[in-house]
Amino acid sequence: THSYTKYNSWDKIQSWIASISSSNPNLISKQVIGNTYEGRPMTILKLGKKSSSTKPAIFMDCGIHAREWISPAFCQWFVKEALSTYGSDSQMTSLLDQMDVFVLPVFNVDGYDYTHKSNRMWRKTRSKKSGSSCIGADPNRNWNAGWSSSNPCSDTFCGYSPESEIEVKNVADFIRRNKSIIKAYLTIHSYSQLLLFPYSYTYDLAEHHSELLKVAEGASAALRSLYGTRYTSGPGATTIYPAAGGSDDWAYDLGVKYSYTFELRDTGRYGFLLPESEIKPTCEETMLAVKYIAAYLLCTS
Ligand SMILES: Nc1ncc(C[C@H](C[SeH])C(=O)O)cc1Cl
Ligand SMILES: [Zn+2]
Ligand SMILES: [Zn+2]
Ligand SMILES: [Zn+2]
Repeated sequence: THSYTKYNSWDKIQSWIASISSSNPNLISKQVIGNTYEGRPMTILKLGKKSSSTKPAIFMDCGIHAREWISPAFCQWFVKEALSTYGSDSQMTSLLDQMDVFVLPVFNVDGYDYTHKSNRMWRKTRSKKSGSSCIGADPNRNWNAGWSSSNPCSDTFCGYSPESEIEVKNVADFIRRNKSIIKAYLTIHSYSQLLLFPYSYTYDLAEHHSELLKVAEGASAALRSLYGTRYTSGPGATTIYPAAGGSDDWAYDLGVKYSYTFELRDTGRYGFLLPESEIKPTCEETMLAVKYIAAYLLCTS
């Protein structure tokens, strides 16, 4: 059975999506935005008090990279916390009353399933192209943001063209369709304990650099207040490494101002193999950072 404190298989997550999305019609619904390369459904959960009028929204995806298992664990945790604390937690209640939160629990479903069944360290999609023996592209190098070509056998292969990966195209299409209401884009990764924002594809500072840094530092402080976990905030290029084709840079250039990449626990002791015993503390502290960003949006909108 599904557990919020275990790394659930895709089958368990899929049945969890079906049950959680029909558990509270006033607060949650689901929409399939397309299928993956191997035909698995990409399902977005829409959280928020049902309203006849359109509300501003936050978009959050997890599991772009298959081996970063703490990431989908956090999206599942977020959905559970949202539904269970709505009405009791004032921040969550006002968030869901005034905004919608679109949650994509597992972005790279084929890759996630592959890490459970075959290769725990797989990162990319599982797409195949005639003429190459190498499989998959890095879905965080495949966005049309400073995109340039690279080696198909690399773990960070950027794909044959921007949005060549159907998973990326499905999400990019959804965000484009909803760009007038999406105020923030959060993409959850691991590991390193970083809160990154644009740009990674250039060393140039983003137009809203100072504000993005201020919000990131506030969110990191909120996160640190629970267990003392230390995060570093900054632009991707100088804080982790320069790289093109990332989702946060693409969303920012589309006009989604508050665009952040979270790199969750840890800093290398376990890395991608973070023990299940750390799921709860990692998720609880990350909730504080996400709620900080959401509260900032509500206060400044
Ligand atoms: N725009 C970006 N933002 C964040 C990152 C870091 C993640 C960390 Se796993 C990655 O390498 O894809 C990489 C890029 Cl290209
Ligand atoms: Zn990643
Ligand atoms: Zn990472
Ligand atoms: Zn909690």
